Amino acid sequence: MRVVVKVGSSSLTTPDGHLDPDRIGTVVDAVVTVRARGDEVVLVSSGAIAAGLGPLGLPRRPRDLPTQQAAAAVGQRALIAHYSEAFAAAGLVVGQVLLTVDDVTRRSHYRNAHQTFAKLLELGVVPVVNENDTVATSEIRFGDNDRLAALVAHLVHADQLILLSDVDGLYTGHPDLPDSRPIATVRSEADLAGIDVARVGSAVGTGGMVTKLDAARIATAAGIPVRLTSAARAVEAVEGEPVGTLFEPTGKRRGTRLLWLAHASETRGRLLLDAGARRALVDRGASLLAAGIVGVEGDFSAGDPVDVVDPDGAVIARGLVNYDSDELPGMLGRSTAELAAEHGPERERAVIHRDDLILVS
Ligand SMILES: Nc1ncnc2c1ncn2[C@@H]1O[C@H](COP(=O)(O)OP(=O)(O)O)[C@@H](O)[C@H]1O
Ligand SMILES: N[C@@H](CCC(=O)OP(=O)(O)O)C(=O)O
Repeated sequence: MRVVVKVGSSSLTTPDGHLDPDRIGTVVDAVVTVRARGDEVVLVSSGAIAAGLGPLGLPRRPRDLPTQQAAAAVGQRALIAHYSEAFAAAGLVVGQVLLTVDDVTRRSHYRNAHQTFAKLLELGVVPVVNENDTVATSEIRFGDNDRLAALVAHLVHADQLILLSDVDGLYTGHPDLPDSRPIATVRSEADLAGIDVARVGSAVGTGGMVTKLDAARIATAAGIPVRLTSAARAVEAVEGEPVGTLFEPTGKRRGTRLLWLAHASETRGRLLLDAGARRALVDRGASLLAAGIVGVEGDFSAGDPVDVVDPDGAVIARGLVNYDSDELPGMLGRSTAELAAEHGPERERAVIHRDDLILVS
């Protein structure tokens, strides 16, 4: 059994921007509980930015990216030092894994990250994961660790994802409102209809409940059950107690590293297809060639995620494009052979290779 436990900033830090040893202690206890019964665990921990506020004398979470990055550089060090010490007391060794979006998306990075996790777990290490905030730019940032945790759960082939927050589960509306009721089980998207998840979260967290539901959708669609509860109930959650909200799996594990792409909130552009290209992609699982593209929208670089749009205007797929947006207009409608004859073999590549494409409708 392999478990991914994710804990949010608000559950680890005090309002004045320092780590809270008692609250971290509960999370450490939960991880130790999993290990003590012989199971494997990966901890995805937020809190770098929040833990950097106090040492830097910042009164609140900064809005600008450079200050967030500086705070993360300071706070991540404190966070990992604290975990190292706390886990050492239980005889466990900690390994720090800082990931960027690329690491769970681009093929070679993905494989590399998968192998690193496999080796760390084999060696009995507790991987402590966070986004590599100090190098991530706004365009290529998860920003919240909920979706990152879901993608890590998929990457390590986890059997369960546990999301720990400052709230003890999903409610029908904001938990501060008197009419809001807790929800014990979510079996499908239909169970989420009518639930109000205001984007606002705690003062130090990001995304609120919206990103937790995104994470739950990503993981459950890949066959991984998700339990959402408060960090205070972390031990009960790993022991399988029915605390908080359980999101049941809705799909089967998909072998694709592109799972994230179907759920990515931002793409960098759009490729408009003719009817033949639509058929090739949908019916034959083919790569997307320049010959079937009739329009290009947006400003993107090779490797960026783009929407693939059919003649009716529906987004039918997403993919990682192999060319910059300014290279493509001169290629549209042309066959691969023509392009290669004119520009050389580097234009022989498909616009989106089938391995870099995921159908979304
Ligand atoms: N329907 C809802 N059910 C539960 N919590 C909600 C809901 N809508 C908004 N929230 C807010 O989401 C917050 C959790 O998000 P966030 O602060 O980002 O946590 P974390 O730091 O743990 O990732 C809760 O404290 C709660 O105020
Ligand atoms: N990587 C960031 C996490 C951002 C964040 O606040 O996430 P979360 O608290 O999980 O909503 C950090 O460590 O500060």
